[in-house]
Amino acid sequence: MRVDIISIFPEYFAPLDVSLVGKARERGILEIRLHQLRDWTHDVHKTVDDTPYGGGPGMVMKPEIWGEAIDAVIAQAGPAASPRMIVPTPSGRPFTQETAIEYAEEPWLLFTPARYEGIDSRVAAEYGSRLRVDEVSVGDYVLAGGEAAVLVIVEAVGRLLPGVLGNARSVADDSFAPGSMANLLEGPVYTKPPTWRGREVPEILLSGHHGKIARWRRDQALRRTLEKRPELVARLDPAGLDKDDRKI
Ligand SMILES: COc1cccc(COC(=O)c2cn[nH]c2)c1
Repeated sequence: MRVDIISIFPEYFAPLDVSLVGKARERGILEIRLHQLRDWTHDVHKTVDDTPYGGGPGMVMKPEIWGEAIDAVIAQAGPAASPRMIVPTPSGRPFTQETAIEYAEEPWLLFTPARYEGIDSRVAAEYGSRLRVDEVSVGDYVLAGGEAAVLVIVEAVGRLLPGVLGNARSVADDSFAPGSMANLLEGPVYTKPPTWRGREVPEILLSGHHGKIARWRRDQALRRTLEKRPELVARLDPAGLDKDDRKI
């Protein structure tokens, strides 16, 4: 997978050199190219923003600069004829595990994180006629810029790419993963020592009864979901809950 990111703060993406995403890059599973938006300005101050038409607070990012930058990046046609363009914004479609799975299938993603009050809306309109342009939100709050959202999306997508997570780890067991974990939060996890500061690990987990353990884990997930995200419980498919029960 090829990922292009255009930003006025390319240094913001240094964290993508470490951990899982860093290893995926070293192994050629993921190729990330960073671009400084200001390289496409033509004035001495390298201006990328201006006052909003219609008045109001803050500044809006100018369409010309973004247009030249995006044109330059998509002209470097890579694994696909054109990339899927992703614009992180509070006014976007919610980014979920389902979206991450969908993006993990894409050969080429182009991220255009905005600063200020956003990018002139004509940019999404201009490219929406040529590319798939997704305006996505990583949460109902406002960041100073889309860069942090890009880090979140790249990590959520990168960990799904084949070979990135150790074989021992199946993404099928993730919270929100489609199938039996859909709309369920993962329950509590434990490791050695069996007793820590007088606190024991739940006995069932040491029992070796895989069917009972699976049921206990699902019940814990249900309990946690009910407590933390009751609105998800309404969406549960009761039939799906027993799907993974191994016959005892
Ligand atoms: C494109 O327009 C804007 C406007 C304002 C801020 C931003 C940065 O993104 C976010 O704040 C965000 C993304 N998901 N949840 C919050 C983009």
